Amino acid sequence: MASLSGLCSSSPSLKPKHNRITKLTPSLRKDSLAFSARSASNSKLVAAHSVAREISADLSKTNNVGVLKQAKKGGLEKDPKALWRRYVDWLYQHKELGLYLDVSRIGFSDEFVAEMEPRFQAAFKAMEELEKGAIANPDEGRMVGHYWLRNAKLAPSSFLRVQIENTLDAVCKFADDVISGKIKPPSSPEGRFTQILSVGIGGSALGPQFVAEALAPDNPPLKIRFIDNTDPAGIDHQIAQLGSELASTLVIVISKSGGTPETRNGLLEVQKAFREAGLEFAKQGVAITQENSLLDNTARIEGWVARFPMFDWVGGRTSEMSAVGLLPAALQGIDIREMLVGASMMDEATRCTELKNNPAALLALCWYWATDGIGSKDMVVLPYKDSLLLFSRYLQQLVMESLGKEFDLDGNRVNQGITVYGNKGSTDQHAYIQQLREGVHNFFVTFIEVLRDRPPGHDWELEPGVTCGDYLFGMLQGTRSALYANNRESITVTVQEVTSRSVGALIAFYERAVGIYAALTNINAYHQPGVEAGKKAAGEVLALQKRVLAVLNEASCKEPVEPLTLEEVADRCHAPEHIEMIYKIIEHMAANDRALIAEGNCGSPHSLKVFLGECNVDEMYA
Ligand SMILES: O=P(O)(O)OC[C@H]1O[C@](O)(CO)[C@@H](O)[C@@H]1O
Repeated sequence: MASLSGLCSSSPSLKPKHNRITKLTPSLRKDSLAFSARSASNSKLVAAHSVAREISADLSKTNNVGVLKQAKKGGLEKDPKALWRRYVDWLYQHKELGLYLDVSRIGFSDEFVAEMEPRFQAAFKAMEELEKGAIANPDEGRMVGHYWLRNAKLAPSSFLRVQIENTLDAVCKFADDVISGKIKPPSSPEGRFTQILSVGIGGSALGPQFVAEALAPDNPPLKIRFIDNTDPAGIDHQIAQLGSELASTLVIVISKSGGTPETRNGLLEVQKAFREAGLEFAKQGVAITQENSLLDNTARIEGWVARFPMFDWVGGRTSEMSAVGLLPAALQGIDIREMLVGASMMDEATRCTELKNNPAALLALCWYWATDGIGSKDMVVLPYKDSLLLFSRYLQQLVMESLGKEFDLDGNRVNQGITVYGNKGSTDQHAYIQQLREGVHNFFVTFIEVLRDRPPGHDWELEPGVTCGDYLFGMLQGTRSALYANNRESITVTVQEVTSRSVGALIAFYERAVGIYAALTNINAYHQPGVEAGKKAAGEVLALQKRVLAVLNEASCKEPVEPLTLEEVADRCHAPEHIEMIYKIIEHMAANDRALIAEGNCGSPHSLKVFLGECNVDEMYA
């Protein structure tokens, strides 16, 4: 552990918002020390979060927010010469990747950087332990190994290394065989697969969507479409768009757990479409999931075309470099090995333990400064390149599902997180940049700049000396300057071109920044307990719907039919406290021709009387 003696103690006059995340009860402190003592004797048993716990303990001795607030009072550097010096001094360049990071428009002070240094050293240590195979997701008892996917030699066992290598080989071979027509659909006139329909949600969709938008060639060997929701109209639309090409569609069903309801529903809907078209789904289905999941077993028993593994130690939101992202990408003709090279080069660069030479650490430093380490400002991500449109959407899950946590690793309530949104420049200039420039000051911006406007040989001057791309460049620079002039901070990430390599690098860059930031804030970035509450509540709504149907069915089977008021339905369901939900259930079913008749006015719930149009004596709803 680096010494903390130089750190500033908290000042009572600058009461930190941060206090709420720094309290460590004596018993927890004892636990954390015991844990790290154990870890010293056996590095394999070290959980990365023990290092983060140490940081948390450090945080209780100091108060960065106090320093931070005081420094912020000084405002941002406005003197052009000093600002240029700051720009040059802090500019990070990755020569081989052609990637730059400019943090000069974030106002952190040298003093703040010095204060943060020991914490960064602890965060680097935590990341090192994580990469060595520590249980970095303690709640779920899992290792966190997405970094091994792009450099299998780093995997903590030869078993895992072989698994990674074999999967990559299998993905490449399968993609080659599909593209060449060696693996083909049974009844397509084209004689080969022409379309991919990817069914998955969250981390099992966002990476493939981002990469397809960023990298798919104009005429890919297979075009991709996505079903990433349980919206029936959305699903119908995707299937309708495929039309007769359903016969040459490879359906890739992606779900780590293999039991996500939206994905299951998407699969059932697609299978129905196949049946109706007289097609055999199994001959066109591929599953990407954990071994022995429900999805895996279904695919195996039904004899789908192929199955690829998702590993326990890869989280959904960091799975783009696993089969989840690589298979769809390879099928679209995207160079996946180059994506892996880019990611691996970025991983290497972000292992550096010198803050100034580690771009992910610099990014985390900026986030910490800009958001006071508690998410007090939102991250607006603005790529000035259409093909990177979905980057902010991808980052939204990566950052918000990772950092948005109620409790820290020591069980303190912290309600951490950073809100992410954005689309693309300069389009957003004509939407919400007005508010960013002049309205509520609750954000910082990340500009993503792509230097190459067009492939060589295609450019032309639409006015003397000025190309279309010059306008895009001008808009980015102009917006950056205008925001800064009004004390709005920004980061700029620059890449030469949008290539497989640079996209792989960008993904790895943000993955590492999230990991480091999580360590700085003592957060478990690799679980998502909050999502469960919504899923559980949705399950309860559907269970209630079945009870409502059973009650209505019973009343509707009477002679004469007994229409029920909402209160009566709620009482008979033994759920008077859920009367509002029962009203919503009835409203939804009535709007969807579900043999349910609601007499009265939906706008006056007390006037409603409900019964089923058809009584079904055999039906068991409950
Ligand atoms: O891949 P799965 O298991 O279907 O999960 C999809 C997504 O759902 C979540 O678990 C949230 O519910 C995400 O973390 C995940 O990426």
